[in-house]
Amino acid sequence: MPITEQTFHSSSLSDAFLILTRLSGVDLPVEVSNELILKGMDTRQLHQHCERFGLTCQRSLSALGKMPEATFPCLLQMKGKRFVVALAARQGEVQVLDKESQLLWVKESALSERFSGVCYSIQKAGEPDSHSPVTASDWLKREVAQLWANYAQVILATLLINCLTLAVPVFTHFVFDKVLPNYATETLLAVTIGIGLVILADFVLRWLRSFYIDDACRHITRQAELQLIDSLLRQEAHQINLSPARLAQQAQGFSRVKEALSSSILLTALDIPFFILFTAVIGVIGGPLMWVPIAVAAILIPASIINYRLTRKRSSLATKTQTEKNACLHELTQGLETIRAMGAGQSLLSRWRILVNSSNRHDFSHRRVGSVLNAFVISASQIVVVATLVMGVFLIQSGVLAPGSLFACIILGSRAVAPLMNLTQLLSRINLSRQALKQLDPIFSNSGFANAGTESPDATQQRLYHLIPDIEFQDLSFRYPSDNQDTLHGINLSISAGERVAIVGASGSGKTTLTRLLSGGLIPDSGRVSVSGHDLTGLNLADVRQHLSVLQQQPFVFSGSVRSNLLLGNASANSSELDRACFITGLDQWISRCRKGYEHPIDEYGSNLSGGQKQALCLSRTLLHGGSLLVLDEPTSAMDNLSEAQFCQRLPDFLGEDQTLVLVTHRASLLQLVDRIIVLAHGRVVADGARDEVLKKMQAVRTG
Ligand SMILES: Nc1ncnc2c1ncn2[C@@H]1O[C@H](COP(=O)(O)OP(=O)(O)OP(=O)(O)O)[C@@H](O)[C@H]1O
Repeated sequence: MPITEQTFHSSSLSDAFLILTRLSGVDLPVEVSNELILKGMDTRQLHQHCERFGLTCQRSLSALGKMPEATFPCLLQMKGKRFVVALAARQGEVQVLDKESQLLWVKESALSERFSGVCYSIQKAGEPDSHSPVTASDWLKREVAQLWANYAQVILATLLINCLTLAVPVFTHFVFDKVLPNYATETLLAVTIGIGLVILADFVLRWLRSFYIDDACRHITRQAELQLIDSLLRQEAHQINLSPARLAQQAQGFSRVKEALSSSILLTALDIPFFILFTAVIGVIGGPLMWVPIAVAAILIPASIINYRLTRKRSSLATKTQTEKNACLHELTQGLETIRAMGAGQSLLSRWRILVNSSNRHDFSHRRVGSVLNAFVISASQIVVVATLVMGVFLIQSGVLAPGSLFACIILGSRAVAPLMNLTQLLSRINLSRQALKQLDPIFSNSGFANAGTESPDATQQRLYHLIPDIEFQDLSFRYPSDNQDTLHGINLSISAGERVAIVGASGSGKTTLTRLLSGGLIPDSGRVSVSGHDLTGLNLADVRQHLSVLQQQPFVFSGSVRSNLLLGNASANSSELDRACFITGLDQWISRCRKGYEHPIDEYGSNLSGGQKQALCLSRTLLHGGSLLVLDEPTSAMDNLSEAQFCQRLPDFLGEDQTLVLVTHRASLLQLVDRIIVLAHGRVVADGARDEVLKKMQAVRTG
């Protein structure tokens, strides 16, 4: 039967979106569903709605058969602006819905005839749950628990491998004591085939065991790396208290955890209990020879524990100094030009030297403690062989032991103490992993798990689907944790929807801080910030940011292309919207000179752009985001006079009637864009009124 529209169901974007959200278990408010059904939506609104409801929306271009598993569930855009909800794919088939919303597998070839090649992958954005862990170790325990099947197989394989290990000493014992005295070559052939099969089984089990461990480790590492970034993205600026260098160090910490979970270490840990098995077998075969491995273990185990305790504190100091070194290195690479220009190379070098000396001191003192034990550990296996041999000779002389049994006991003794020899290493790796996990706790505990003040939707946070861009600051005070006095005191201001307001004042008067409080990046110590009549602290910030476009004072450009930077806040902007935003800021003139236009490549931190270009790019990006509340912090500080004049001329046409503009500036020329000026001094509002009146007052203060 040919697959037609009757078998798989295509619908408008809004209908497909509603179906997909229902299937994903996202409850949309009735009024939103009704509005979507009545008004429909375009792909740009799709991104906005997804963000609102805690979903991620990723647009991609791909042939049907080449979509990775992670793409599903998704909306497939068909020709003629129809959409199909696709839930999964398997060999040559895609799972879609029919008209009755029943699941159905259809051939890719049937869909691909009408598939436009564009697909929107829609997924829940790492939703927090009430059982979520609040520390990195809790998180790790949960992940490991989820992989219990892998670890159960590893334990079973370890049990079998250790039992099979007994076969070689038994074989040795048999050959020496039974085959050799009688020259029984036929028997030798039979037992050799038997031991060959045992060795083969041992090989397969070991290989399977490594496979299961590596598989679990790969899963945990992947989750850990995703979790790290997800946790960071969920945090508000006021919650992040990390320097980039420290963060990089902590991210590296995951590699220690990975190491601890990887084959060598885990297998050592699993092999330790089999010391008892091997020693017991020695007891059966060689009687008193079992005391040799027991004596070695009686020295090795306490010594390893003492070494672990001694090195624990030292290694934490070593990690701390390493973090400081990384921070210094990061600053040095970022500020290399300034260091050269200031001729400050020598002073930086001496700072670096102090750090290197201190790091070496901690590092080597912690190694020195372990080196004595490591030397003993290496001697331990030799001690076992020599002591067993010497004792064995006496036992053979007294007729209680056969030579074959002695050889078997030597092999078993070495095997019994082998995992104990790695005990020091195991404990030190566990220690490093614990430290790494502890360092990650601030990220995990403040992340979306805890949820307060985060970007992801939370039942306690009020959703805001429509925002009237009016703002109110009531008795607002704020102090940075590192400061000893308030940056802002008793601010009372209200800005109505559609107002154009400038905030001016001397450097350090608190203008930027006020805008950061407005965007939810900082939380007031007292008083409140209200947007659209709601206290900002009770609102879901992701909702607020749908309507809030903020240009930061320090423009930040990401590596990629001009287009990828512009689309950062509005992934579905079309080319005329791009052109318009770039025209307002004057970026269009530079883009027209670039051979690749919007695809012009951008290096890390935008290092291949001029200061003015970076600013214009960030400004265009902010305008393109399209919020009804526009906050621009020094939007033209790096622009030339002509570009600034053009921007002032073009911006009013761009702004909607109800769009509120809050402009932070030192430039008098920008004040033509506003009707009202608020003057801050030392964190207080000292003047607030119509532009011309405030300017007159300021002039009078200056001249008078
Ligand atoms: N992250 C921070 N931690 C501690 N103090 C800070 C921080 N950011 C700013 N400050 C302090 O807060 C005060 C106000 O800074 P803010 O950036 O708001 O001033 P501003 O009026 O925007 O200055 P400018 O016009 O120079 O940009 C300053 O004294 C500054 O030193």
